[in-house]
Parts: sequence; structure tokens; C-alpha cells
Amino acid sequence: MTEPVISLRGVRAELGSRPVLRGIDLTVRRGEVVALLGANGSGKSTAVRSVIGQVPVSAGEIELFGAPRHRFRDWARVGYVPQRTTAAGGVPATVTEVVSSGRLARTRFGLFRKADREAVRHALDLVGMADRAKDSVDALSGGQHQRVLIARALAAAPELLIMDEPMAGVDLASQEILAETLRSQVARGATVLLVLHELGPLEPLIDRAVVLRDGCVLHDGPPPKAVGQHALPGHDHVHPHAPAGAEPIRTGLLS
Ligand SMILES: Nc1ncnc2c1ncn2[C@@H]1O[C@H](COP(=O)(O)OP(=O)(O)OP(=O)(O)O)[C@@H](O)[C@H]1O
Repeated sequence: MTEPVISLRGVRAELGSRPVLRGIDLTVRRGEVVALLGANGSGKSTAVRSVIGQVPVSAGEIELFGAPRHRFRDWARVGYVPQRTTAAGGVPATVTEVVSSGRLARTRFGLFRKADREAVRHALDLVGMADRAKDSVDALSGGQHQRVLIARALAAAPELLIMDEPMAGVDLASQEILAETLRSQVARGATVLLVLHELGPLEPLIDRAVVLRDGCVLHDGPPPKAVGQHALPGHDHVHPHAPAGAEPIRTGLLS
């Protein structure tokens, strides 16, 4: 077994006065691709935001690359794609500028050298957005925004990629591009934690699935298979060959 890159033990978090994480244990080891699944509101985003320090935890321990999270400073090793937001944020910026911001942590004093510019170009190539490099991010579609945010996370060639629903609002052709991108990251040894709503084209890449329900881990093991791309564990599913009137198969993981 390789060493843990992310480790959560007994993590609790409240938002407002609502308990959102109620004792989460989660380990992601070097080179693993782990999908975090669960119904809306089960705490997936909060869990990954606690890992990157955007949500304070009230109990438990989080470690990144073996260091307690509050002492971890090496953020160039981590690429984060937030849940669907726009890359624009009201500030006029080009696609290249947004992606370059993801490279800053790897530069010395923010000075871009040739290797940095090449890394930015390469990240744009990976997500199929090189031809839009000079465009304003205001001029992009939602799915294109998402691809720019992914390129931003890739620009520093991080060892750990954390992506919150990277496929949300992305058409099927772009999903295939993103699956290919992720495959190349995994091939170069990246560790990946993905919040997903459905496995979709990423299914072949996923080593393990962790399913949350109501702020607790309900399942940690092999990714759900067999019931088709549209289905998650717990998705009520009637097999197309089942006799008429058959009850949906309930695996109970999501409900
Ligand atoms: N800023 C906040 N203040 C109070 N409650 C919040 C806040 N953000 C999220 N919550 C609540 O925390 C719970 C978990 O939210 P979270 O975004 O982690 O869920 P999720 O599993 O990522 O859901 P989704 O699939 O809809 O993205 C929800 O009940 C949500 O309403």
C-alpha cells in the first residue's frame, strides 16, 4: 500500500448550527482515484472544502501528504476545482490569465518563465481550450468555464487533484476530453479525489468509491458497477430485461 495523501479521521463540521460532517473517515493513498458520491446535501462539497481548509472542522484530524492540515503550506502540490462557479468572477480576465493564476504557486515571486508559460499552454491543450487562450472568460459557455477551471488546477502539475463535480454542465464530448485529461494525470502518477454525481465516462478510472449520507460514510469500497452510466448506488433502477411490474432494485446506498 502506498502512503496516504489525504487522511480524515473522525472529522466533524458544522455550517451555521447545522452538523454537516458527522465523523468522517476517509483515506486517499498516493496514485488512487477516489470518487466521493452521495445525494444532494450529504456533505460531499463540505468534506473536500474541509480538506483544503475552506471549512473549519470542529473535531477530528485532517492530514495532507502526512502533515496536519493546519501546518500544510505546500499548496502547489494540490490542484482544486471548485463546484461549478464561473471563472470570471466579475473581473475581466482572459482564459490564459485565469489558467496562469493556477501556476503562480510554482513560480518564484510570481515571475513567469518559459517553463511556466509552456505549462499554462499545455494545461489549455489538455482540456481542448488552446484556441480560446486569448478570449475573455466572460465570452465562454458554462462548460467551457469548467474546462478553464480544470486547466487552472492542472497548470501547476499538482500531485493531488481535488475536483468538485468537474463534469457538471459539461456536454458529453467535453466529458470525454476531461476523462482523457484525467487519465493522463493518473498515468503521470497524480492522486485524485473527485466529487461526482454519476460516474459516467470516468467510471473506468475510479479505484474506489466513498458514499456519504447525511454527513456520514455509508460505503467505502469498489465503485458501483453494472447498473449503467446513469446510475449511482441507491439509484432506483429497473433492469431493461426485467419482467413488467418488477420492483426497482434498491441498493440503498443513496436513499
Ligand atoms: N454556508 C452554509 N451554511 C449553512 N449550511 C450550509 C452551507 N453550505 C452548505 N450547507 C448545508 O450543508 C449540507 C451539505 O452541503 P454540501 O454542499 O456539502 O452537500 P453536497 O453533498 O456537496 O451536495 P450537492 O450534491 O448538492 O452539491 C447541506 O444541507 C447544505 O444545505
